[in-house]
Amino acid sequence: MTHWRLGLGLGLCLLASAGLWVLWLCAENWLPVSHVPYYLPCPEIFNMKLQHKEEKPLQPMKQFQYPQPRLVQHRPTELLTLTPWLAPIISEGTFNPELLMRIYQPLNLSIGLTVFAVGKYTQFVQHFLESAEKFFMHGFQVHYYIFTHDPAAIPKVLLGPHRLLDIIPIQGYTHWEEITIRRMETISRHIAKRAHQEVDYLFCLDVDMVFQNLWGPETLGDLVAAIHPGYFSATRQQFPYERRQVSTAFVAENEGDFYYAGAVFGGRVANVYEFTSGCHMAILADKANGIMAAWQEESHLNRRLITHKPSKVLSPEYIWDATKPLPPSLKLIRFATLVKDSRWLRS
Ligand SMILES: CC(=O)N[C@H]1[C@@H](OP(=O)(O)OP(=O)(O)OC[C@H]2O[C@@H](n3ccc(=O)[nH]c3=O)[C@H](O)[C@@H]2O)O[C@H](CO)[C@H](O)[C@@H]1O
Ligand SMILES: [Mn+2]
Repeated sequence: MTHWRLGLGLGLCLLASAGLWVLWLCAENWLPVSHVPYYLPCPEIFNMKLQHKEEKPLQPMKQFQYPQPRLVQHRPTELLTLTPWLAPIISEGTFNPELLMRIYQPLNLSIGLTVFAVGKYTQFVQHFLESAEKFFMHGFQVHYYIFTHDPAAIPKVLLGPHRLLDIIPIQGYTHWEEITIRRMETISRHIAKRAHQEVDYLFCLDVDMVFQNLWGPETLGDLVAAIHPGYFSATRQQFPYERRQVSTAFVAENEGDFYYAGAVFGGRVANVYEFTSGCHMAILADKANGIMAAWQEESHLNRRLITHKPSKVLSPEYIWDATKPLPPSLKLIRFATLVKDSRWLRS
């Protein structure tokens, strides 16, 4: 009797384990996961501190002749997307804005923006700020720095969350050339004094402008310059560089990549510091010789960008001239000049 029960028990056990085995085989085929053998990683790997070779910063480029890069090359609807030194040229369609947001937003970056409003140019501030609130760097911390001789003339504009504004009093000058050219000095001093601790990136823009479309993290880079809307199809010989050899902004006929606008530049705050200080030194040297470059700080900016290439170039979408019709190569305008009466404004 007991043998019979033992046999029955063993039989049931065998049946049950065979059933379980069949079930396991089926389940293994259904489950989408594969089984990697379990192993313990070696803890030394996580404790290793590598002594990398020190990073070597790029040196100013020495004189070297090469063909001029052309923004519009083969077809009038096609823009160059990479410079010959491999910096991306940003225009609509070259980037995915959602992807860039996913990459840059978690970094919690603070983006600075400098503008100058001296004399009658204070009248542009309201429109400039309202459009910046609508289009400039959504989803980031933004710190506006407005430099003016007359803080009381700066209108109050309602700012979104995580957006700050500082009005910084500066000396006003009677000559407009002096006002524009002094910007390099003022920005470099301002970065040294406080902006280097307050922002990660800094853009330096003209105030007589308006944002018309989104300007986002696609513009972030070490050193960023924008192609001037007036000269993107001109030859380098036609660029309005400073051509007098006595000036530190002198550019020879066979030099130059793009003609960049003085109204838009930026980058990592440390790079903008180096850039603006370098331009300021060159401006001081000219001043000592009694020279004002053809297009003031724009001439010095262009001179420096030949030897210190920008790491990112913005297409004229980022600095368009409101008086010009939109060419077939541009799909949209993000930032444009306002039509203005320069003679009256500067009087
Ligand atoms: C589109 C573009 O690339 N513009 C550049 C161009 O002419 P613009 O005609 O655009 O120069 P501008 O009169 O706008 O002056 C440049 C900026 O300096 C400030 N400002 C000027 C005069 C004044 O009385 N008060 C005042 O606040 C203001 O922020 C203005 O936006 O050449 C200038 C040369 O100096 C600058 O390089 C500009 O950036
Ligand atoms: Mn301007």
